[in-house]
Amino acid sequence: MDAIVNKLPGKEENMLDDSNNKPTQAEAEEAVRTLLRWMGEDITREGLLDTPKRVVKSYSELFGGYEADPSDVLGRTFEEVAGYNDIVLVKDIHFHSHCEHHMVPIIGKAHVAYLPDERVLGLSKIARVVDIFARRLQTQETLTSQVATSIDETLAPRGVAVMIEAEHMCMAMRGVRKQGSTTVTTRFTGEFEKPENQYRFLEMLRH
Ligand SMILES: Nc1nc2c(ncn2[C@@H]2O[C@H](COP(=O)(O)OP(=O)(O)OP(=O)(O)O)[C@@H](O)[C@H]2O)c(=O)[nH]1
Ligand SMILES: [Zn+2]
Repeated sequence: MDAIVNKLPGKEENMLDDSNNKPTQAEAEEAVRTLLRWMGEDITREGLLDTPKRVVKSYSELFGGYEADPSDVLGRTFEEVAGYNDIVLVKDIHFHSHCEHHMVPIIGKAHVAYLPDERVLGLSKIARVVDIFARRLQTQETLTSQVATSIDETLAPRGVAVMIEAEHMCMAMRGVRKQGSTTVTTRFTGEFEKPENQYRFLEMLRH
């Protein structure tokens, strides 16, 4: 087979199927050189020689969420919680993402709660799920929904509540240039669709 073997940086064994048509590391670095030239830079100057390699390496980290599967993370649950069945809230989960329109950072925090149905999640797994989806190109609405849906579908709790507060650098650094504005999104499932549970969630966030 004459297919191009695409290798992910640092993951030599991880070959993707042809339909993904993932560019090679060399092609990605060349694309960075093209952008640098388009910006008016001299790509032969010393300070920029390793920049394409650094950018691609940095993108592998910033967009590492495409390679991660949230259900792997959420699969680890516990039952021994002495009958605890009230809200579990992890708040102020800081994240960095990038908007899919401009590929510019979205910086914010997520608050994630659920009402357990016998099983509970390791707390760090909630933050890991936020990170997996944040490390992809996003809209805030999609990120909010994806976090809620993945917990809902994998853990099958009585309900999930997600609130995200974030600043979009595409609104601060460019375009309309409004610094300091915060966008707030929420997604409620199951018993969190009831106003009294939404109220408790919001109250817990205030304290
Ligand atoms: N709903 C939503 N909009 C977003 C998000 N991130 C960025 N945007 C918006 O996406 C829109 C894209 O609008 P366009 O008119 O296609 O692009 P543009 O000319 O760059 O827009 P301006 O940012 O207004 O300069 C902008 O209004 C952005 O503020 C997000 O997470 N959710
Ligand atoms: Zn944007």
